[in-house]
Amino acid sequence: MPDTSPLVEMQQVERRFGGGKSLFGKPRPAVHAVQSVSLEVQPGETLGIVGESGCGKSTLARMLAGLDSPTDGAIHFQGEDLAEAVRRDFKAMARQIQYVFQDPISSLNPRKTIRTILETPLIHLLGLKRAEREARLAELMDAVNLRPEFLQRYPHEFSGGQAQRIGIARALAASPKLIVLDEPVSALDVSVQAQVLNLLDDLKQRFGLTYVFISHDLAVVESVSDRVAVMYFGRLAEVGPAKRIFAQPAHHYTRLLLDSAPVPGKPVLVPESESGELPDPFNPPPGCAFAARCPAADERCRSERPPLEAKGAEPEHLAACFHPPRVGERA
Ligand SMILES: Nc1ncnc2c1ncn2[C@@H]1O[C@H](COP(=O)(O)OP(=O)(O)OP(=O)(O)O)[C@@H](O)[C@H]1O
Repeated sequence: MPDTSPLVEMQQVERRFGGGKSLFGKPRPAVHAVQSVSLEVQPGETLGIVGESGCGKSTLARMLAGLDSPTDGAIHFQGEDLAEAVRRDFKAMARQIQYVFQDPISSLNPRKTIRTILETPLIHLLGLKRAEREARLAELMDAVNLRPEFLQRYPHEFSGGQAQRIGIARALAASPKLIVLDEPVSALDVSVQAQVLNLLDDLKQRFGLTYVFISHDLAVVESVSDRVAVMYFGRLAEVGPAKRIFAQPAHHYTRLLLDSAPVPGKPVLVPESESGELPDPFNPPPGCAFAARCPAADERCRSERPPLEAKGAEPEHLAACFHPPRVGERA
């Protein structure tokens, strides 16, 4: 029977920053960057995580890649506690999970050649000998469509798109299972974005990869994702199959994102009642965090937090909303 267990399982994951007491014993406020996130990543899928700036996407991404740990809850990778596995053997985990950063040029060390940048994981994570490294370097450059002579150059000699290909090659170097892509095309021109997205898709098929793809750009998330998680103010507002979420959002925040996303020929229009500010992260509201911006909010939404649960006929489509938008309500 095929193994259907998730590659990653997040259970009630929380990440707070700050808190505790100051030197003088005064309580310090805490930011709840990620709260009560339970989510799975299935092998071979692309899970898109979308939301506005500050909603906790990067914090979640860093925890998924083992670069940061939850303050509460747990993340399991292939059934094993990720934070513990990283503590025990960081290199073993880095062979399985890799991270691609948003800003391609500044994520590469300016004083190192591309050869050195790509050789580092081959030496430190895989322990490859010189001849094996040469072969692997050639494979990696070929996989990301870069000429082998580029290995002698420095990061500043590349365009943003080429630099991101190098960032992707570095992530691929140790043949990981999961790649966490944190806004991988946001810093690139639109014409270059499509090339990098096509390359990512090609690599995913060729090497049987699993992606977690973080973005604030809905069009990009729609084009790459099998499933989508929509985050608002550190929590999941909605999770489900990408096609379903984009055709029939079950949370008013997702609907707002879809309606205000720039679509060719459609002006960006965010209704005034919905364009309010994010809540205060030091003092989160007791009910739904989106209530102050939501056209459907009532007293219950302001005082009680809606649970993330199945809405409608699709059991995998979950939303945290007491009054989900009706079918066709998307403008
Ligand atoms: N190291 C930190 N110390 C204190 N607060 C932090 C830290 N990292 C993130 N935060 C706070 O946690 C919240 C979530 O931030 P995060 O960067 O994860 O959001 P994001 O959705 O990725 O935003 P962006 O797209 O702007 O990066 C924000 O309020 C942010 O200020």
